Amino acid sequence: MAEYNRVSECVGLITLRNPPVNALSAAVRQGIVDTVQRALSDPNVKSVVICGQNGIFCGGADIKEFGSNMTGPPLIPMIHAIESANKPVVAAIEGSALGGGLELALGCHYRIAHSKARLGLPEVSLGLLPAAGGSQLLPRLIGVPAALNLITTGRHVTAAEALQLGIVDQVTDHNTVDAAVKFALSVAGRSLDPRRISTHPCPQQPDLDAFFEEVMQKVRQSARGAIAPIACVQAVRAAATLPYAQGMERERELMATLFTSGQARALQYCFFAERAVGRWRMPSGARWDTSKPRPVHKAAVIGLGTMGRGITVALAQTGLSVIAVETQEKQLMEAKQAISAMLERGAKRRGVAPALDGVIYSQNIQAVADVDLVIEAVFEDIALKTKVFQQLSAVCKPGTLLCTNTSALDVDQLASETPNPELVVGMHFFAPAHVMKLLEVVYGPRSSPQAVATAMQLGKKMGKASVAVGNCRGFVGNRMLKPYIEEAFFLLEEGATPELVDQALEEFGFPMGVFRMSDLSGLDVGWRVRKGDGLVEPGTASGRSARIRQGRRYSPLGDLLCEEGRFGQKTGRGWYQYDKPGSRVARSDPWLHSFLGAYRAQHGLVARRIDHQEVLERCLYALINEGFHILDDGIAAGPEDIDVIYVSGYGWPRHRGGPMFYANMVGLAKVLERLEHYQQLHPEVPHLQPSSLLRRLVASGSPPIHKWGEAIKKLHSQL
Ligand SMILES: CCC/C=C/C(=O)SCCNC(=O)CCNC(=O)[C@H](O)C(C)(C)COP(=O)([O-])OP(=O)([O-])OC[C@H]1O[C@@H](n2cnc3c(N)ncnc32)[C@H](O)[C@@H]1OP(=O)([O-])[O-]
Repeated sequence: MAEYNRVSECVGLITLRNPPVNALSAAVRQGIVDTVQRALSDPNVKSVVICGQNGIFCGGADIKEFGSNMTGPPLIPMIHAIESANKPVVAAIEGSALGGGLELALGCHYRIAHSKARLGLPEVSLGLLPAAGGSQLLPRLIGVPAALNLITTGRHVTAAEALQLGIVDQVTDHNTVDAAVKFALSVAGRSLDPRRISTHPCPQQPDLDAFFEEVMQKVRQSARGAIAPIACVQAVRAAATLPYAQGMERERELMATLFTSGQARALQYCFFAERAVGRWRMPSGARWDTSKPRPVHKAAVIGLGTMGRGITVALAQTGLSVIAVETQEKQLMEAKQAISAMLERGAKRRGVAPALDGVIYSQNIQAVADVDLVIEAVFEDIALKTKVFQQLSAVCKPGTLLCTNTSALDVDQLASETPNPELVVGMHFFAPAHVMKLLEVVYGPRSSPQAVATAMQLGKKMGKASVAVGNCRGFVGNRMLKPYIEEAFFLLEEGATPELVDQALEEFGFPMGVFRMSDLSGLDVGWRVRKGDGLVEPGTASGRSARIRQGRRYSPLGDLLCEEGRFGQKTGRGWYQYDKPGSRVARSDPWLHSFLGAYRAQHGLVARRIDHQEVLERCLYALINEGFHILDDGIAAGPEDIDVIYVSGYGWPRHRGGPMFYANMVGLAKVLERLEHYQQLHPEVPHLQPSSLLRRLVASGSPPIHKWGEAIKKLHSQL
């Protein structure tokens, strides 16, 4: 709702009240309509100020209303009524003015912002466009190129940038409402015609057709199949070429297509899923709201390889003091240089001073004696990590949280090497750790809720999408990746090429297909793991039996490439060829195609035609099937956790919502049917055997994804 007061005798002050972000729900819209009417009809009121309670102007339309029958007054006539008012209306912007919130402010005649405020039109990230006039008003106000940048990326700008662009008229460091009231008094009685943005012509853009063609090409490329950015460009083009009323009509048509699209549903699901994972819970019943995190003022990182360096930067950027330990002197000096350079680059980008003094370097593990939390990032070797954990237990003050950045080792086994296993959790970062959004916080059966709460809070401070997951081989992300990669290898054996598989996955929306990704991260990484698992054998054997290991189908293709020294980009050869070692442009490699031919001949395999649909079904449904196993095992608390992991850490296209959301969209019965089909064809592949949870969900009528939690609980209680 909206509250109305008269202040300074002749200013009508309208305050939006809808915690936490004053979203424009039906009640708020009704409140604005009523209070604006009241202010305009009061002869004592000379001007009007609109603000939001609790230091936030408005977070935009109420996203929760989108899935329902929308009632209440519509936004557009409400904004038009404000713009055509005969008394000046000033928006007092504190906190955020986003989406419909900024469109409301654009309908006002003036905008005053607090210096810490953020403004933007982020609808594109929800699969929409700014369809309460934003796509038509912003280009008229700040010009086509700047408006396109904001609308197609959805980025939030600071008050300073908003002032520079001309979105706001004044920025204040003081009380924004007071400043806006003062401003409103000063402009009372002035002509409002020049302040009505909808009446402005759009600033001329030279060579309009060529300009939009180029923009559209760039946007299409970065959108990777998302439709909203394209519609945003089309809407801004309408602003640049049509009179306002016709532009509004075009905006409405484009929005109508987006509003009911699967992509909008997926993106809005991601918005809520990212918030839901913060409300973590453990199978023991421990939860986010009953577990208090310990304060962390000082942290340490052990091991300054690639991961340790990135983690040090991520910690230092949150303002923590960090002890960075590396026992090898040469490594330590190199790490210091690299970390300082990363901190400087990051600080320059954010326009702040680099936190160089926040990091103390040491060769001695004793230096971590008084820290609150340690993140161990030494080489992935259980004996080495065990030794480090034993040393840390002896050195650290009582109560220090011990975290391991392992990506594959058993967190519980490491915990058992310490006298206080309840203080041990995994913090699985993704490379580069200061850039990648995802953090898996891995709890073992003995990790305390307080330890999980502390790691989750630290993750949030570092700006990560932190997801609490149980302890198992590969945790959630890598465990699901394994069947996905194995299916890709099997497809090569059966007749596909790396190019075909990658193209299918990239057209689906992944930034890189599985083979280009493998070349980037290095084929030797998986080779080392498979060797450790006793799967790698000399490549001389032939026939079907040579492709069965430990009772299941196995493809040695990756091992054979490694034996040839083809480790990917770093050696200039992998699944593709590169101009030189370290170069990034993948080119098709005739050697690989003849190698695949010879391999098939050696093993009596006959290549067949494989289409994109089969690539997608086999790779993605195998990955999704593992996701159902993970839910059934209680390793992830819900489908949102899996989806956030995949969208923020594994390149799953956000506009497809994550693997579990995708399965829900495709239809659980269809996913089950295709898995059964492929399982019949490949009985020696256990990961194609449909998970019992998937079968049970289908048998119980395929409930929608937001009801899976209840269904899983019910299905478990029936066992
Ligand atoms: C014709 C239509 C044209 C217009 C279209 C639009 O405007 S589209 C909209 C365009 N606007 C946007 O895209 C802005 C979306 N919002 C944001 O970017 C951020 O929330 C923020 C920057 C406003 C505040 O960040 P922060 O870190 O301080 O807080 P937080 O993020 O943790 O959120 C706190 C709680 O508020 C909830 N909630 C938030 N916004 C909305 C909403 N609009 N609605 C409903 N709920 C919303 C959020 O779910 C969470 O609930 P929970 O989990 O506690 O139950």
